[in-house]
Amino acid sequence: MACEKGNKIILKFDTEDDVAKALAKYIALHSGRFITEKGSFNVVLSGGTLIDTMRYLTQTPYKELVDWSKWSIFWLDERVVPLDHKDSNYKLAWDGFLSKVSIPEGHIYPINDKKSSPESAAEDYETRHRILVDKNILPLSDISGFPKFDLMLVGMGPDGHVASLFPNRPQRFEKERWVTYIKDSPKPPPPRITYTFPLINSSTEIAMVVTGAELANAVKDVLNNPKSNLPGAEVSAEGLLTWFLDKDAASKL
Ligand SMILES: O=C(O)[C@H](O)[C@@H](O)[C@H](O)[C@H](O)COP(=O)(O)O
Repeated sequence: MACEKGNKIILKFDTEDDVAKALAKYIALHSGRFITEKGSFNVVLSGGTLIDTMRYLTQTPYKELVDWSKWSIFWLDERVVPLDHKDSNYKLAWDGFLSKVSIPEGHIYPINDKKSSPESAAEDYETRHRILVDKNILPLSDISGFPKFDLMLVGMGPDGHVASLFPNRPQRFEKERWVTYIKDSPKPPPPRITYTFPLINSSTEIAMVVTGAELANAVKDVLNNPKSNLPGAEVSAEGLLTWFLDKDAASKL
């Protein structure tokens, strides 16, 4: 079932497995669309359950149909730990997705794990994005002047956080930086870097992928309360924001 609101569409499915199947189809369709239009597909991944929900992409028919050679991968947020640490979003994505498809190694942009402080890791990640803009690998949005990704895949926590932009933390109000940091994330581990809202909201397409009954209250507040103060309510896309919900997450709508 779908309902449209402005440049937002809300898709509700019976089960998490139905969400996973629809998500794979949606990502593959956008991959084809962007590669036809511009010759490349810049994708931003989150941590959490998202990577598992992307599982059908690594299977037939998508594994064979998608032109992985044109993909580039970035991270919406990352924990400041070594890339082979169990808490690393890069490791999560590598184990569950990237190791199973053939995206060129040079198109995968994890954080620099030699930077041991969140400040220096965020500064380094932003600088590397500025270099990609200078090389015309990443375009800038004509509207915001921030880098414009083709597709961001975003999860949400039960407290309404997205990326590592939490309620009651100042990072959600950042207006200038592309990448910022947090030393005291309420969701462990505490040191993280994260894209900021002006960067997130410059994306052409955003998929909010939210499943499970523990998300029902946050989903209700973000989607049904026009005065919601949760970070999830601040997400918008320059093109279309598509919500993928299972029955449990949508149960209070
Ligand atoms: O590094 C992280 O912790 C994530 O990027 C984070 O923002 C995640 O997307 C949400 O917490 C949703 O997580 P779940 O999908 O596990 O609910």
